[in-house]
Amino acid sequence: MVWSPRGRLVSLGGSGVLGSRPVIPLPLCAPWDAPPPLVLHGRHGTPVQLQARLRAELQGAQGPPGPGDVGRLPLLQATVSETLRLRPPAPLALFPCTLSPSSLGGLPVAAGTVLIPNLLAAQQDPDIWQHPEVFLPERFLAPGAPSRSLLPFGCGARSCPGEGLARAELFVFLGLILREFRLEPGPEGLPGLRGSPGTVLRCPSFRLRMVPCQPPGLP
Ligand code: HEM
Repeated sequence: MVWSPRGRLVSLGGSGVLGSRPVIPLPLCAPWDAPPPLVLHGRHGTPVQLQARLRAELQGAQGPPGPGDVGRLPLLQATVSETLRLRPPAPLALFPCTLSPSSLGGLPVAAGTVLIPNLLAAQQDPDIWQHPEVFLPERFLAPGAPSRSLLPFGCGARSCPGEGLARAELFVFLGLILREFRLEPGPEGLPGLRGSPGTVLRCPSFRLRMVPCQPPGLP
């Protein structure tokens, strides 16, 4: 897979070299060069309102969230998915290499070519995701949600074997935190979503204020 910034196949022309291997070049625009405008509010509610809705869902459930509670906590699960959609931690995945001559979108690909999938761009393709720049967990709750186009862990035979563990950790830890705390920006405010270039999209450090909220069942 090779994706343009809008999730389309880009030209295979203009070769590069990685070690001794030919490389299908990066999309013309690396994902961190053009961060989309992020909208966290509007008709879908502010982040504070989302936290309140998540807390209501969590506090309405019996006991703290566990890995098997995905079906009981759909908004929490949708929030994890939307986070992985808008900012996939590994936006360029790994760099798979073809073992034999192949083709991609009708174009020939020589054996030993490195392919670089741009997951971040694919997950913001406006032909698939409505208002892709908006953080909107509800999109995963709607009937016909394009969940199969969510690829933060890659796809196919070499997809991430740690997906189940990673998703369970995100679900449980986010749920445990939001069940008991309200998160507020620290004095310096929140960082942008630009991230640091690298194989992994890294967020700069920042401070949050964690305001305790009483979980149900505690005095
Ligand atoms: C949010 C957390 C994680 C993300 C976003 C992530 C993402 C990815 C991606 C995109 C790939 C490349 C898939 C492809 O080329 O199609 C990958 C591969 C891999 N991941 Fe993860 N991963 C995560 C957590 C983990 C964890 C927790 C483990 C191990 C416990 C793990 C182990 C691996 C391994 C071994 C591969 C290489 C698979 C192969 O080449 O066959 N990952 N991951």
